[in-house]
Formats: sequence, structure tokens, C-alpha cells
Amino acid sequence: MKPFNNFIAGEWVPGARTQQNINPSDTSDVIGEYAQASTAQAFDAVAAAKQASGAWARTSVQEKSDALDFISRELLDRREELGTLLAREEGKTLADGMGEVARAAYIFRFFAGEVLHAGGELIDSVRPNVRVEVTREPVGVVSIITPWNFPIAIPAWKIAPALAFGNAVVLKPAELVPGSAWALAEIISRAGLPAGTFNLVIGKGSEIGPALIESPHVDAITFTGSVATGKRIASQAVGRLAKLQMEMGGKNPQVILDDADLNVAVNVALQSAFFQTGQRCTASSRLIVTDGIHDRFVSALRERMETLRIDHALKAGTDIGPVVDQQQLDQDLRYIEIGKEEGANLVFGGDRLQRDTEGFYLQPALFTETTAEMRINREEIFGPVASVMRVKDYDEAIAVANDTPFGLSAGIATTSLKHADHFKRNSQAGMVMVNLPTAGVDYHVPFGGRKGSSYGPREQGKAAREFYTTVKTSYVG
Ligand SMILES: NC(=O)C1=CN([C@@H]2O[C@H](COP(=O)(O)OP(=O)(O)OC[C@H]3O[C@@H](n4cnc5c(N)ncnc54)[C@H](OP(=O)(O)O)[C@@H]3O)[C@@H](O)[C@H]2O)C=CC1
Ligand SMILES: O=C(O)CCC(=O)C(=O)O
Repeated sequence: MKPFNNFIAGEWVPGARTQQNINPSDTSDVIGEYAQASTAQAFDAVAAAKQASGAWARTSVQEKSDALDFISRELLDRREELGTLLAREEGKTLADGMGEVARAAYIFRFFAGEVLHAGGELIDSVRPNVRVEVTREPVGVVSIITPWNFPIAIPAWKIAPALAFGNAVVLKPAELVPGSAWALAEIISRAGLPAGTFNLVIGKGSEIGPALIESPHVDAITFTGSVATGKRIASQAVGRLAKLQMEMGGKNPQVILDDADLNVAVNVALQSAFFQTGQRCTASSRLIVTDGIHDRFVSALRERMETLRIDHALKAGTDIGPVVDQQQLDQDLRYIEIGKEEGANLVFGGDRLQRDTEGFYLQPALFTETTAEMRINREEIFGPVASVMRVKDYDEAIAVANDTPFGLSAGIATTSLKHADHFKRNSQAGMVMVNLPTAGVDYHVPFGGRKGSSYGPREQGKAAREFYTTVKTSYVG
């Protein structure tokens, strides 16, 4: 099998070794051999980006916009092929894989437009005969470190604005899912960028990550992943004052009030907690339900859970694919045991499932009679495991919802305008959903959270400009 190589300084470069990319729906299916970059190669990629950054920054906005548009079109044209690859390597369903590729395409299209809107401000000075210009310049070299759960959308929503605003890039995708990132890199390699503007290094974060964080040539680091890795990266980057943006975990609440439409409530809970195997930082794992609807809600949710088809990600009719790998499956099963030991009532699921192919299949699990202090309600599991907390009224619901070290996304199911409005204003989360799942966001508006979930400027939409540019104020006499 011919390996898929790194892309450094405009060349496809073999790594120090290779690693197999395995399908979590069928562990006998090897998707490909992917290069593993050495530390020296990671430094080479940073050096190449440093060298190229000036040329790309000076490239006309028309050429920048055309390049991003080219990438967008090809992603859209190939959404089925790339969606299949994504579903094969990550385990989300084909529909979700194709949806994610389309989302990546629309992100590139959005930033192809943003390139043309970049501009500054002309402001009257407080002094006579002086003019003030506020402009934005590229930050320089951006290291992009991404997780496995959105193998093409997350790289896209970091690469597209980085390039749109004139930066050079080094991408390090999660080692579990190099295929989608490689395919995206291959498209970018044909988009007409000067050599070195975009670089891909595939490999283990603990080995090549430090080069992308500690090199003095790296001006900014954008990371999505776990809190533990985020904190490690922050401590390495802040010492040399690199610009930093981090999206990390969540423990997102979904509030269900007595006055909710039961169907809506069950749909949002089912979607947010279990679809895409609960492997979304925006998934809701804490279902906070008021007393008057509690029993009806639990029984209706349970009934719907029984109908879910957990199977091979590429099989027609599959609702939920496998967990991404053995390590994540072990973590999910461990938390299910912890929940039981803590005295929570496992009303449905939680079992390992056997299917026609050998994969990491897990029946989504629902706990009831849980309390806010339980570890299953405080720690991010990142799997299809949700717990119901019974509360007496809205006031208790919002207090419980906010009682978490995280603050990414929060949802409420209600028909009360008063409660919906109060929740929007008082939820301590970066994103609030009313009668919608906590997961599944638009690509053209700000994305990010508060507290332990996020650090640094927001991602996506117009807000992305803040991280990928630096402001200059010029005074002209
Ligand atoms: N808030 C958000 O937007 C999101 C948050 N997440 C969170 O991410 C976690 C799951 O993703 P996962 O990929 O396991 O997260 P990790 O934090 O383990 O990994 C994220 C990325 O960081 C890399 N990495 C690991 N160690 C280092 C290091 N020392 N230096 C530099 N890079 C490093 C990883 O590489 P490698 O793969 O090679 O280890 C990977 O590319 C969950 O906790 C989830 O909540 C996930 C998606 C979105
Ligand atoms: O919910 C979404 O659409 C995005 C979620 C996300 O970025 C994540 O889970 O990593």
C-alpha cells in the first residue's frame, strides 16, 4: 500500500514511519498507511510556513478568494466520496460524513467571500489635521491542531480563515483520522497557493506537537481537543507569548420544562446526547428535567432509544455508528460502571454490541435519578451516555445547568417565552439553543464557549477575524 505523505514546503514528503488508519466499524478494514512525521519534519513545516507567509500575505484578495473558492467547489463536488472516507475512518454515518464535507465546503465558500470584505477603518483623530487608520494584518504562521471527532470540518474552520486573512499554516490532524485531513490537504495543494503557505504534518501530538507550539516562528496556535491537552499547550505557548485559541470540552445541559412539547423535548435530547455517538463537544450529557414532565419524558426517550439502529457507519439505515476506537470505548464503559457505582439508575443501554463486522459498537446509555455531584454529571465522557437530573422548577433547572466547570452549549425545551428568554440571558454558555439540539451549529456565526470550554477569541463567522489578524493603528499627520 502506497503511504499518504506529509505536505511540506509544497512537496509530498514521506514520514519517519507509517501508521495504519483503521475503520472503527470494521477493524479488518485498513483505510491506508499514513506517514508519521518526525520532529525535524515538523520544524521543517514551520520553517516553510515562515518563509512563505510574506508571499501569501501580499497575494491579491482576488487570488486568495479564488483559491478558497476552488477548495470549496471541489469539496462539494466530491462530498459523497469524501463523506464515505470520513465515515469510514471516524465512524459517523454516511449522511453525517457527507454533511460534514458539505459544511467544510461552505466554510471555505464563506471565507472566500470574507477575503473581499477585509478592510480597515478611517477615524477622525482627536487632534486637528491628523487622521487615524485602523487596519488588520495577518498574524503570520498559524499552527492548527485538531481532534478526531470532526476530521474535516474543524480543520476547515481553522484553515479557511487562516488563509483568508493572509497567514501561512501548519496543520496537524488527530492521528486517528489522517485520511480526511490528507484529502483536504491534497485539494489545497492544487489551489494555487505559494509553496509553503499550507503544510500538513501527520503524527502523534505528543511527539510532533511541541515543534508546532514552541518554535519561535509560530505566531499563533489554534487547538481543538481535550482540556488536558489544551492546558498543556497553553502552558507551553504562553511562556513565549504566542497568540492562542482553544476549544475544549463540554458537559452541556439540556433543560426540559413541564411546558415543553414532549416530542420536541425527546427529539432534541436524543439528537444531542446520542447521535454521532455522543462524540461532540456540543453533545448534551446532562438532561435536567422538571418534575411534572419527568416520568413521561424518560419513558418516551427510552422508547425512542429502543428504535435506534447502531451499526456499521456505511450501512443504509444506521442511525449511530461505532465509538471511534477501543480507548474511547473503554472510557465510555468505565463511566457507565462509575454511574452504577455512584447509585445512578441505568434505565437503558450501556452494553457492548456485536455486529456483522468487528467494531466498537455501544448501546447508548441512559441514567436516571442522578445528582449534580456525580462524576457522570461533572466529567466529560465524550460518548453516548446521558444522565437525567430531576428538578422541581425552572429556577432549580437553570442553577443546575450552570453548575459546571464547562460552558460551551446549553439547551432548553419549553413553550414559555419568559423562560426561553431568561435562559438565553442567564445561561453561562457560549451558545444557547431553544427547542433545538445543543449540537449541530451553523458555519457562518461565532462558535465557542465560556469557563473551561474555550480560551481566546471565538472561531467561525465574522468573529474568526479576531484571532487570525492583528490590529495596527496608524496616525497620519
Ligand atoms: N470544544 C470543541 O470544539 C471540541 C472539543 N473536543 C474535545 O476533544 C476531546 C477528544 O478529542 P481528542 O482528539 O482525543 O483530544 P486530544 O486533546 O487528545 O487531541 C487533540 C489534538 O491534540 C493533539 N495533541 C495531543 N497531545 C498533544 C501535545 N502534547 N502537543 C500538541 N498536540 C497534542 C492530538 O494529537 P494525537 O491525535 O496525535 O494525539 C490531536 O491532534 C474531547 O475531550 C472533546 O471534548 C473535541 C472536539 C471539539
Ligand atoms: O455541534 C457541532 O456542529 C459542532 C461540534 C463540534 O465542533 C465538536 O463537537 O467538536
